[in-house]
Amino acid sequence: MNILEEISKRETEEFNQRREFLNVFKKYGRIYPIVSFSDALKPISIIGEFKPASPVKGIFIKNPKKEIRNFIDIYEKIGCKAISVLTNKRDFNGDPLYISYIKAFCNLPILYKNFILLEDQIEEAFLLGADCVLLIASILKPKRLKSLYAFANNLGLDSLIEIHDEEELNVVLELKPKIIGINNRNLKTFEVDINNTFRLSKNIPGEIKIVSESGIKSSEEIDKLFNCGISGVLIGEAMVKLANKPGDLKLKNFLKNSNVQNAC
Ligand SMILES: O=P(O)(O)OC[C@@H](O)[C@@H](O)c1c[nH]c2ccccc12
Repeated sequence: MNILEEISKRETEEFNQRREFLNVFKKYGRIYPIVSFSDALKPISIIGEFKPASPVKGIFIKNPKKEIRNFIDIYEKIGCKAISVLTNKRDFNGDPLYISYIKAFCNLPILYKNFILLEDQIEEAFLLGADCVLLIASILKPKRLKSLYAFANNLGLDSLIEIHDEEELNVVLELKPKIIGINNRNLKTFEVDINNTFRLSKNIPGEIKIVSESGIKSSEEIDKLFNCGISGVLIGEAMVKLANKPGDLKLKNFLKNSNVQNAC
């Protein structure tokens, strides 16, 4: 089993342990109206990720529950157009409930970031107030990917379908999705290469919005990505680091120095 399969398996176990809460959530239904995630992706939008930890780099945010409000307020202030929330507990120190915390004070569309293998996980995302779910092509057989995509669509949720190579891209193109996420990080080896976005985006038809994910650290990189037709960039670690030091000059310059603002 590779790392990705191990994390996905653990997430399913974790989900099964909290499954009873799904019935409680179902009883109350979804409170918040859906905000379109795909509409927020206008060249070029920054998706700020609330990422308390990573399995490779360890802890980024010591007390995520206490700090979540502060972080999201800063993400909004520096111009993020959407929020991504890690909801996997064991490996990323996330929590599905962070989705509803954020929804209570922030109007930006929210992505439920997790290792989804089951329809019930999508239902949890929907009931907690998420507007989009992540579907990772490399952990799903093409048939499962198709049915989970249809399930999310039926609930009115957008899906960010994540790919890492040509083979996955060919499977995903058959679904004619609204949004494709190109992961610059190989989730099997954790190696990062931003050129993956340049390489794969060439074969994606113009009507599909592209999000470049992982390893993005500078305004120069953001500019380059936007110049090659990318609609959004998803930034985790670098965004957390910027928000951790609000006095840091870098924070102010991060979006200012890039052409992002002109493009919006
Ligand atoms: O922190 P980074 O390098 O900016 O990466 C963010 C995001 O792309 C990454 O967290 C991610 C991409 N795909 C995932 C799937 C599951 C968990 C996490 C991820």
